[in-house]
Order: sequence, then C-alpha cells, then structure tokens
Amino acid sequence: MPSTYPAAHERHEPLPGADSGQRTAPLIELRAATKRFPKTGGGIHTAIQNVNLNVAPGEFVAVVGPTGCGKSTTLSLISGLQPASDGETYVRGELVTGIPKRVGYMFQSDATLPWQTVLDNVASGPRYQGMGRSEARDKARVWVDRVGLAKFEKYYPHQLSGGMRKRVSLAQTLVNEPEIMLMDEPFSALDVQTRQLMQTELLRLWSGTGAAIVFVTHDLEEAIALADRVVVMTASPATIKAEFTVTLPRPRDVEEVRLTPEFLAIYRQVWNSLREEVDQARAAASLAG
Ligand SMILES: Nc1ncnc2c1ncn2[C@@H]1O[C@H](COP(=O)(O)OP(=O)(O)OP(=O)(O)O)[C@@H](O)[C@H]1O
Repeated sequence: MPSTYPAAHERHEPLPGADSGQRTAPLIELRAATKRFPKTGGGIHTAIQNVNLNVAPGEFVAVVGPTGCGKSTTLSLISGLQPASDGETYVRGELVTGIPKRVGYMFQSDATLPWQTVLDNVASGPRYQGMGRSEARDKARVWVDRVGLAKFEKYYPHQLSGGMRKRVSLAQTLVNEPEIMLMDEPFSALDVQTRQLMQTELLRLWSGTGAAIVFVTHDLEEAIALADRVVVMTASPATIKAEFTVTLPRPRDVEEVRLTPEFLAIYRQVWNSLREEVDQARAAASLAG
C-alpha cells in the first residue's frame, strides 16, 4: 500500500538551496549548515552536518530523528541563538546573525512566570515590546479567550492543569503575532489525551495566523498528523536524510486522521526511513555505554 498510495511524496536528496517544488521564496533557509561543539573531555562533536532546509511562509514542517541527533540544534540556528560553525542560516532572505524578528518559541517546559496571572503572563510579550499595560492586557485577553481560558485569566500557573498551562504558552507565543514558530517537543510532557487535544488546538489556532512552524518531535504520529512536510534527520552527526510531503487534507482532526488508511500509508513510508537511523543511533549508544 505505501508504494501505491499517493498521500506522501518523498524526496531523498537534500535540498540544494532554493527548492523548485515550492512556489514561494523560502522564509527560512539553512544552507549547508554545520554545527560543532567542544566536547567536555576535549575534542569536537559535530552535532549537525551540511543541513539544507527550506521552509516556505505559512508551512508546517515537522522534524524527526533519533534521540540526540541534532534536532534542537537545528532549531537553535534558525532562532539565531547559536551561529552555524559552517554554512549559513537565512530568514526572510537575510543572513541570521542574531535573533530574527517575529520568531516565537515553544518548548517542552512552560515559560510562564509563576507570580503572574494567566492574563499578565500572556500580556508580558507585548509589554516587553513596549506596549502600555492596558493595551497589552486587551490584546492578551483576545488570545486568552481564543485558547479557551477566558474564565481563568485571573488564575496563577500553579492553579492550572498541564494542558491549561500549555494553552497559556500557546497564547503567550501567538499574542506576539509570530511569522515563524519554533516548537521543540512542546507537548511531549503531556498525557496522551491532553496531547491530542493540544495538537488539535494548535492546528485550529495556527490556521488563522499564516505563520510557518518548525516542530521538533520524537513522536512520528504527531509529526504526520500536524505537518505539511516531515523531515527525517539521520543519526549523529545529523543531516537531512529524506523529506515527505503530507497530503492529508485540512482541516485535520488529529484524533480521527490517525485512523485513516492514508495516514497509515504515510506512517509506513516515513518510519521505514526513520527506523534505520533509530537503529543506528541505538547501536552507537550501546557501544558507547
Ligand atoms: N551547547 C552544547 N554544547 C555541547 N554539546 C551540545 C550542545 N548542544 C547540543 N550538544 C550536543 O549535540 C548533539 C545534538 O543535540 P540536540 O539537543 O540538538 O539533539 P536532539 O536531536 O534535539 O536531542 P533529543 O532527541 O534528545 O531532544 C548532542 O550530542 C548534544 O549533546
């Protein structure tokens, strides 16, 4: 079935610069990006090597790969938090030399301030950008409402469930109207049901924004359910092994879509590619251990 079903299209070659398959100019572009770190005991560790990746405006790209291969490092180059050792990162066609404008982040851990209410946590981004308190709160209230927390705006983070705190994090990110959202396993600490709920919420909220998302996850089901394209990274040092376009229709119900034959067909294709890398990473880890 995977070889005949047209739901995913694979590209094995890394993208050399501009991607002819994309109609618009890339919003994000990694060109032959390599990142090396000094090892604690001496020597150099190459985390990612010769990574070529384009992300179009409004595109949802999921990045999967074996544990510790270099997924977060890839995000950190796009965010400008770290420079590439070789190669370049471009955002909106400009070389990234610091943190680019209109980039939002969401990580596994919450970024809420425990001493502030839900509303003030969400208002903190606009406040930081210089907006007056009242205007920032009005703007925050719109997003608190959109993420379904209108009745909880005066609550403090410790009074909320894990899923509700994730909603606050989403509102905190979206209130800044990002053009790019970098998400590093944002839902991995949640139980399965809450995670699926948050995936649905993310798709619903993202659909109106036009933002591009780069979403790192260990969870292949999550990657396929959410993304327009799934990028598979190799075992360390990571480079891009394959890319799969996910043609499942939108809007998607993430709980329902997983049960469809189309989903299963894509899953098999991507997993066939990923499995070799996971096996290789496991073998390397057992040798090292
Ligand atoms: N600042 C750093 N200094 C030294 N080594 C680092 C640094 N950041 C990452 N590394 C190393 O680079 C490699 C890739 O790390 P990275 O966090 O990007 O992988 P990952 O794929 O996101 O991991 P995981 O699957 O566990 O989330 C790892 O071996 C890690 O130890």
